[in-house]
Amino acid sequence: MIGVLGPGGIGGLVAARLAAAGHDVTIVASERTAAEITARGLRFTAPGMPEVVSYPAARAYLTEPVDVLFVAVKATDLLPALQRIPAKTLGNATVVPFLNGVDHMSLLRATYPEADVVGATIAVEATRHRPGVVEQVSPMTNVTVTEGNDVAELLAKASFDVATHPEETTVLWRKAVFLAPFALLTTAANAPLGEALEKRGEWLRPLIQEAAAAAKSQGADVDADAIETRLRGMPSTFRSSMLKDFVDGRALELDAIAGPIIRALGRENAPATVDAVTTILGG
Ligand SMILES: NC(=O)C1=CN([C@@H]2O[C@H](COP(=O)(O)OP(=O)(O)OC[C@H]3O[C@@H](n4cnc5c(N)ncnc54)[C@H](OP(=O)(O)O)[C@@H]3O)[C@@H](O)[C@H]2O)C=CC1
Ligand SMILES: CC(C)(CO)C(=O)C(=O)O
Repeated sequence: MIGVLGPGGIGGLVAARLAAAGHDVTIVASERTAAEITARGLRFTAPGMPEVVSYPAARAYLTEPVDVLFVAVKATDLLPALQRIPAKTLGNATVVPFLNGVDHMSLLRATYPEADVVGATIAVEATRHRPGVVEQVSPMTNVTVTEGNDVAELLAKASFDVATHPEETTVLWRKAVFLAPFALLTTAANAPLGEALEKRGEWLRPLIQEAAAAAKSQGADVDADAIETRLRGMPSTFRSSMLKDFVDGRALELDAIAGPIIRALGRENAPATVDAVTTILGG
């Protein structure tokens, strides 16, 4: 039995793919979204594939144990969302958060002391158009999972592109060093990657250097130059989920994404990150 908390872009994709692979999936969502999915199913599209509609169970609270719980709410919603997952019901399940950032790990471990919380990241562009309607925009779904559990095998069998790494810190920070500069640059420029680089291209390198310095200070193994090359090679139309939230007036995961860098280095050693945050906040 698989649980998915937060059937948005990422949670909806995970639920749809695992349901298609034959798993018994229960979605935990707000009352409105759970009712919508119960009535009309979960509609999922991916590049080059026809729309698939699945009918996972959808509830406002987790009432039955699951083997694995995927957590895919925004960091800004994590605390209220966890109230839908009682620790007693979850027991010693495996918990796989796909949130960007690093700080959610300690909150999940404190909330679910018996559970096995596994560090993992997902690199895909996915969007929830409305409750129960989810689109995978980019073709690849690259997942990286910390070794020592069955999560990689579970996801690989559901056609995710899966890599593993022995250290959780490296798994989480490698994604953060790619994501934070991309999200901060595109949101501060209020533009997709190509236009953001034209407007504020000089920001990219210092943002990556600061994120990489923070990662290294936490013991992560990251290669800043390789990440810069990868980011510069992304399509000019590439938009971060933070930019989409900014444009749509939703809460931003600024603390989850920029916060760990500023806290690790101190404000004075993270000037580009602090400037980007200040610009985004309208300062
Ligand atoms: N989108 C992307 O391309 C990527 C996103 N990520 C990360 O994944 C995480 C999820 O992002 P994303 O999928 O884009 O987010 P979305 O906004 O698309 O989805 C979030 C989901 O969480 C639900 N939710 C919010 N509050 C609660 C609550 N209190 N109880 C239950 N459910 C709740 C929302 O429900 P409701 O339907 O009720 O609004 C929605 O279904 C973020 O940390 C993001 O940074 C990582 C890689 C790529
Ligand atoms: C960069 C991307 C799309 C990669 O998955 C992402 O994580 C985000 O924008 O939040």
